[in-house]
Amino acid sequence: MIFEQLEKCDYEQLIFCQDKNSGLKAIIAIHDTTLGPALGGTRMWTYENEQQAIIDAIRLSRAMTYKAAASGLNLGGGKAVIIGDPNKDKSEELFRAFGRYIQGLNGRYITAEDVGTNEADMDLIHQETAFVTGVSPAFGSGGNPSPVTAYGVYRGMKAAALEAFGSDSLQGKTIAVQGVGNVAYHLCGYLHEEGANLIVTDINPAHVERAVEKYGAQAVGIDEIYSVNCDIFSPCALGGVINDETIPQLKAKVIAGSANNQLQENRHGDKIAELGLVYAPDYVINAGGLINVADELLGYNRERAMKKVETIYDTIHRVFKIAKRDQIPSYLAADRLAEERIASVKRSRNTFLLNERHLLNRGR
Ligand SMILES: NC(=O)c1ccc[n+]([C@@H]2O[C@H](COP(=O)([O-])OP(=O)(O)OC[C@H]3O[C@@H](n4cnc5c(N)ncnc54)[C@H](O)[C@@H]3O)[C@@H](O)[C@H]2O)c1
Ligand SMILES: CC(C)C[C@H](N)C(=O)O
Repeated sequence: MIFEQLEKCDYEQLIFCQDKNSGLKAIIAIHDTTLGPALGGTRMWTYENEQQAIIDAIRLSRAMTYKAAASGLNLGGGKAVIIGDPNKDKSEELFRAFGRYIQGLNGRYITAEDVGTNEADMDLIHQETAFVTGVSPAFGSGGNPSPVTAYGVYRGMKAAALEAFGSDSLQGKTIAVQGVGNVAYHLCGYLHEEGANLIVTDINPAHVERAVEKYGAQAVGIDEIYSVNCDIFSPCALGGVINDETIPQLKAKVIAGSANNQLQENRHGDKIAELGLVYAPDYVINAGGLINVADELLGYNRERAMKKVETIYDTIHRVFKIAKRDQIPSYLAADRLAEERIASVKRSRNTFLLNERHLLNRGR
């Protein structure tokens, strides 16, 4: 059953980590390491059952492969999930136990923040392994990547606006933001600064209040956000929100947000394309955080990272061009961009390279 699932999208490895003392139950999924080590965040979530956690880990890890490839990074795709309540179940023991499992993979997987984890958690993991990014700036890192992800989403949203409205200005545009957490709070800042009107929702009332007070956003109920009158719908909470129920409600012309795996199924990407909606593929527009933490591997330079994040505008534009050229929906165009890069790197490695583990090295 599990191998069947892994085979479907050619996953390399799935690792189950258990530590009775700390209560750690974690899954690390490594999808593809053709381009480099698998880098992806650790999500902590109250999954209904183990199967849900496995599905989340593998789907998210595959998205990281595509995210890195489409962004021009030399990284593979991986993701980890910890089964637990981020408000109740965190401890030093748990994150350190998890860090030791990551260390055991010897660099095949590098972690960072995701939903339910933060910089302090990464610092605890860092006590046990160097294969972690997004740790405190005191360790020479870029810190929490969320504000950088927000900047990338802002840039990608402008590229999508250009495609839909003929201008990339967001001034006067009405933008409905679903989930105003770490990424979207900063995104709202950029949008407010440019003169956009904001409509927001969140299951956490404090997060809604913050956006209303700081950016004059209008608050609506969690189910109302799909059907409000707006130009752009920005999903910034969890995945699967573009589905059979929500598509008929949407009044927006553009979908551009930070959430991973926004399409519940690929056919939903086909449907929104048929309806003429401009969709900025999730893993392209939300790559800012990955670009930022990837820069840490070179010795972190904020300016260099932000310059690279700016190019999300061009990548989104390129995706729309491929979609038009090949007459395909934008989500497939993004896949094509990523898959072509992975295939071309594979081809470029055809020639033999002597490495230390090769037979020819025996006896040296
Ligand atoms: N943080 C990053 O750098 C980064 C990078 C790439 C992608 N993402 C993705 O972007 C999304 C947001 O990430 P984040 O770091 O801001 O997470 P977060 O947990 O800080 O924010 C998510 C927000 O959504 C809210 N929410 C959850 N379910 C909701 C629902 N049904 N309706 C409305 N609101 C709901 C939460 O209360 C929270 O405020 C996630 O899907 C994440 O995987 C994040
Ligand atoms: C910063 C990244 C490594 C992780 C981030 N949560 C993402 O999905 O892209």
